[in-house]
Parts: sequence; structure tokens; C-alpha cells
Amino acid sequence: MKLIRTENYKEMSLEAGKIIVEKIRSNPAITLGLATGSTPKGVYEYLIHDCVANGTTYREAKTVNLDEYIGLPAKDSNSYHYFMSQSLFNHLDINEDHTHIPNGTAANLEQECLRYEELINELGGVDLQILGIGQNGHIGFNEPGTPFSSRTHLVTLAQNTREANSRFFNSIDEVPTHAITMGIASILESKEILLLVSGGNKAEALLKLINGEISEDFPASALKNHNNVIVIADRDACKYI
Ligand SMILES: O=P(O)(O)OC[C@H]1O[C@](O)(CO)[C@@H](O)[C@@H]1O
Repeated sequence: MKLIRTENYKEMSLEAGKIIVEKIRSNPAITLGLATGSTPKGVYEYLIHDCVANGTTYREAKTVNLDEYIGLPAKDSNSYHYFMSQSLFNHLDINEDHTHIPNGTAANLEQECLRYEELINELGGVDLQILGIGQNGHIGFNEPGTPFSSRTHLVTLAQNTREANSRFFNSIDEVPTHAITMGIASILESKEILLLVSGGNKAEALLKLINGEISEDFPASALKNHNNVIVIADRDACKYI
């Protein structure tokens, strides 16, 4: 795992954005793995700016997102579908049919998980996966205790994850209790992984990732089993390392 330290969130986003753009330019038909949450928003802003200013094209690119809440339709402003459209897809020249997010309102959710895994395989796997990390070490919505062998699956969200994400909802009661997420094994099959970590509230998680042991109690530690991971972290997130 290579660690790049940056001064602040803006610099972290810039560093990550530059890496991603370079990959897209060298492989226009790339399959990008995308994440939601606050962390990647600055990177998405960079990609949008670069697309407009420098003409980087996404016409041939494909994307797969890590996760989606159960029960929120795509048009719900708290769904990850909505987040991705607003934060990225609507501003790029990407073909909407090439963007993929698990369907949290599928009639048969188990079937939806299988469909999503097959889809990733049909796309030839993820070339570059962008990840954030939860304060409890989750990646995607893989909460502590998730087997490293997990594929796309249904999860019950940890209470602290619901609390952390309640900032986007009117109240914690509105935060869905379940989600679909790519599994840890699915994520680890990505050819390259870019983990972004920002802010003092992630400092303990980063410390645990860098210095702790590999354990299913801390999902992000599985990344140590991958040979092509870059961690880009800002000064606040690095305060214990
Ligand atoms: O970037 P945030 O908002 O801190 O979220 C961290 C992680 O949590 C999730 O949003 C899931 O809660 C991930 O998708 C994200 O990478």
C-alpha cells in the first residue's frame, strides 16, 4: 500500500483526480468503480472541471458503483443513484447506459446481487476502484465482521454508520436500515484501488489501517492483501501516523 499525504481535502482531491484522469486518457474504455459519501465529492468536481476544460471524454467509459440503500428509488434525493447523477454523471459526456448502481428497490434483492456480480464480470472487472472509508473501517457498506470472501450482498447497516450518514437525512429514523454493497472479494478484484481519507474523524481508522493487523473486524484491512492500492490522505486524517 502506497500512502500519499496531502495538506488538505482540496489537495487530496486534486492528487486523486490527476491519477484518475491519466488512467482514463490512457484507457478511454476504462471501467471505473465509484463511491459515494462526502469524501469523493471534490474528486468528482475535479473530473467535471477537467472534462469541460481539457476535453477528457467519458464516451467509452463504464462505471459501477459500490453500493445503494435498500428502499430508496433512484429519484429520491438521498439515494446513491441521485447522488451520482447530481455530483458527476449529469456533468460528463458519459452514456447513462454505461453507468451502473445496484437497484435497491428490486423486487428480488438476492437476485439483484447476483445480477450485479455478473454485470461486473461481463464488463471485464473494475480497472480502477475509488474508495472512501467509514470511521469503523467499512469499505462500501461492508461493516466490521463481513467475510473477506463476500461478493455483492445485502447488509444491515451498523448503527454508527446510520448515525454518520444521518447528516444527509431529516432524522436518523429516515436513514435506511439496509443496503446492497459490492463485497470485499468483489472490491479486491479491482485491478487498482484508490482509497481517499480526509478529516480528523477518519484519523483513527487510518491509523488502524496502516498499523493494525489484517482482520475481518476491520474491513479496510483487506486492502493490505491487494498489491496495487494507493491511499491518499490529508493532514487531518494523518494526525496519528
Ligand atoms: O465519505 P464519507 O461520507 O465519510 O463516507 C465514507 C464511506 O461511507 C460510505 O458512504 C457508506 O456509508 C461509503 O460509500 C464511503 O466511502
